[in-house]
This record gives sequence, structure tokens and C-alpha cells, in this order.
Amino acid sequence: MSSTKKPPFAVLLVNLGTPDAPTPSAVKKYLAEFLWDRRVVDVARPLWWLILHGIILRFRPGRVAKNYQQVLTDEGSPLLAISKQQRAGLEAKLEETLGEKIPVLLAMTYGSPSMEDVGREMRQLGVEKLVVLPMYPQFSSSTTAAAFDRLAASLKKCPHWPELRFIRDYATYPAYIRALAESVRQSWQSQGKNSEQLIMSFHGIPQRYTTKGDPYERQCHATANALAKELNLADGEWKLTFQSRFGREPWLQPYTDETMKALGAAKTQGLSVICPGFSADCLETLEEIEDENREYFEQAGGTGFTYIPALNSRPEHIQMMQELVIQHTQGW
Ligand SMILES: C=CC1=C(C)c2cc3[nH]c(cc4nc(cc5[nH]c(cc1n2)c(C)c5CCC(=O)O)C(CCC(=O)O)=C4C)c(C)c3C=C
Ligand SMILES: [Fe+2]
Ligand SMILES: [Fe+2]
Repeated sequence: MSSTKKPPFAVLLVNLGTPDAPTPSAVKKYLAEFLWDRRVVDVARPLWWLILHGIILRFRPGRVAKNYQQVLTDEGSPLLAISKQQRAGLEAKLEETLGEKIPVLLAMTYGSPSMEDVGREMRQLGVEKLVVLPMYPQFSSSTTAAAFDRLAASLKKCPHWPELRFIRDYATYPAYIRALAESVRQSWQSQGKNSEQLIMSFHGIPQRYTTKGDPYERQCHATANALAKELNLADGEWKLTFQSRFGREPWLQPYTDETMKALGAAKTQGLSVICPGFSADCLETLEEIEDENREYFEQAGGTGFTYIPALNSRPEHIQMMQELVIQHTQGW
């Protein structure tokens, strides 16, 4: 008897990607692929090629590799290690709930595992229906749409497609907001809720992308308002900021680093920071927020800084992922 029973459907989790190693050469390879995507940087190609190869890829990889070394875990880059935990957690949860094995696959938009790697896995498993869950709660053309582009490109040479469903965003999905609120409450409990302020810091994008119609900024505000409401926070008790600005043009504001310096200078005692747009801890949370921005805050005179970890593989997060998948596979 053959054991090749086809699964009713499969799930594909997608995240951004990370260098294969915290070395300047691996970081250079990663940034060269990531920053060449027009969805990420839309500057006219000949000019951008000169800036990227002539300046950025000469100087940035060495500095950024050192940052990656600071956040490296025994399992490698946190983003990839946590994504693998989420994959395994969701697969186990779906099997527990549905009573059969639903393959959960993992791809990165840039680097590995690639969409092509996943395509091979899907063919081996005989996947006929696929639900794609990009691990970005808020849609942006620079992340979610870029993931879709890569998936479409990997299917270009493929003569046989699975039926596809694509989860565009989940910025105010109740189970997501509840999971965020639970992680804040847990942090407050263990820190003794000494928090004067809750900062919700989201990765930024150029202001221009919003003007062109990217709904990301609006969705970040929707998430932040929903979380503040769930936590019963008054207006003065929380603030939304945008981090990780890159290049010279204006990005979404207020900027996280400037806010940290101002709150430090105002001698704030007790500041919690959560990054609701990051489904997994990564360089941008562990190094940029937990190290760099903590330092800005403390050096300016603030005390009591707490970084609240991303939802990562918390049970409420895996539960939320399962709810999204079940909702989007109705009828399969
Ligand atoms: C240059 C333009 C960039 C845009 C636009 C952008 C949007 C964007 N990014 C994330 C999530 C992540 N970004 C990460 C790293 C990272 N991002 C940029 C640039 C842009 N991001 C760079 C150059 C880097 C690499 C680090 C550096 O050189 O400073 C990561 C972390 C990856 C890791 O390996 O840990 C994530 C995650 C979102 C959500 C977003 C827009 C909504
Ligand atoms: Fe980024
Ligand atoms: Fe950064």
C-alpha cells in the first residue's frame, strides 16, 4: 500500500529573511538581494545600483554583521530560529485540533529557506491547496506584497499550481490583539507595573509610500488603538512610534529614537516598549530596541526600561495563527 495520502491543504508561513551567518560576506549577500527589490527601495535602477553597490554594500555589511553577532542564538539568527518554532508549533496545534497532519511550510522572501525550496517540498507532499500566511500583521507593499511577488515568481516555471489563498493582513484580528495585550499584562505583572508609558514601536517605511497608497501606516494606527483599548489605556499612557529609518528621505513619524531621547530627557521612570508589527524577535527588536534605544533613553536620563518580547512562539500566538488558518480555509 502506498503511504502517499495527500493532505487536505498546506500552510505556508512567510517572513522576511535573514543572513545565513553573522559575517560581513553573508550580510552583504542578504542585503544585496533584499535592497535590490523595487518593493523595498523604489529608486530608479541605474542610480540605485550605483548607491547600493558603490556605497551601501561597501560599508554597511561590516557594521550590521557586528549587530547580528550580538543577537545570535545557539540556533542561529533569532528570526529564523523563532520562525521554525512557529512552524512546528502551528503544525502540532493544527494536528491536535483537526485530527490530521496539515503540513506547515516555512519560506523567507529573501535568502533561505526560499520559495523554490518550499515548492519542491509541496510537490513531494502532493499539496493541492495552499493558504499563505505572511507573518506581517499590517500589510505593506514593501513586505507582504514582496512576499507575494516571490511566491508568484517561484510559480512561474511551475506547470501545476495549488489552489491559493493569501492572508493579506491581521492588524485588528481579535486573537492577535488579545495575544499582544496578554504579553503586555504579563510583563507588567513581572515588572510590577511600574510603567508610566507604553511605547508601541513599528518598523517604518518612507512617508512617500503612504502617499502612494500603502495602507501600512493606517493599519499600524488601527493595531495600536485596538491594543490601547484592550488594555484600557488612557491617551497619555501610550504612544505609537516608527523605528528603523533608512536613508535620507522622511519616513513615518514620530521616530522611535527621537521619542526615546525625549522621554529620557523628561526623566520618565518606567517605560515599556512593545513592537507589535514584528511577529518574531529579530535584529530590529533585540539590537535596535532592546540595546540601542534603551541606551538612548537611559543616557538621556530615563529609568526603568523594559522591552516586551515579540509574540514569537507564545501559545496565544500559535492559537491566533491557527484561528486565522482555519478561518481562511473554510470549505477546503
Ligand atoms: C530600505 C528600506 C526598508 C524598508 C522599506 C523596510 C520595511 C520593513 N522591514 C520590516 C521588517 C524587518 N526589517 C528587517 C531588517 C532590515 N530592514 C531594512 C530596510 C527596510 N525595511 C534593512 C536594511 C534591514 C537589515 C538590517 C540593516 O541593515 O539595518 C528585519 C530583521 C531581519 C533580521 O535578520 O533579523 C525585519 C523583520 C517591516 C515589517 C517593514 C515594513 C513594514
Ligand atoms: Fe526592514
Ligand atoms: Fe535597524
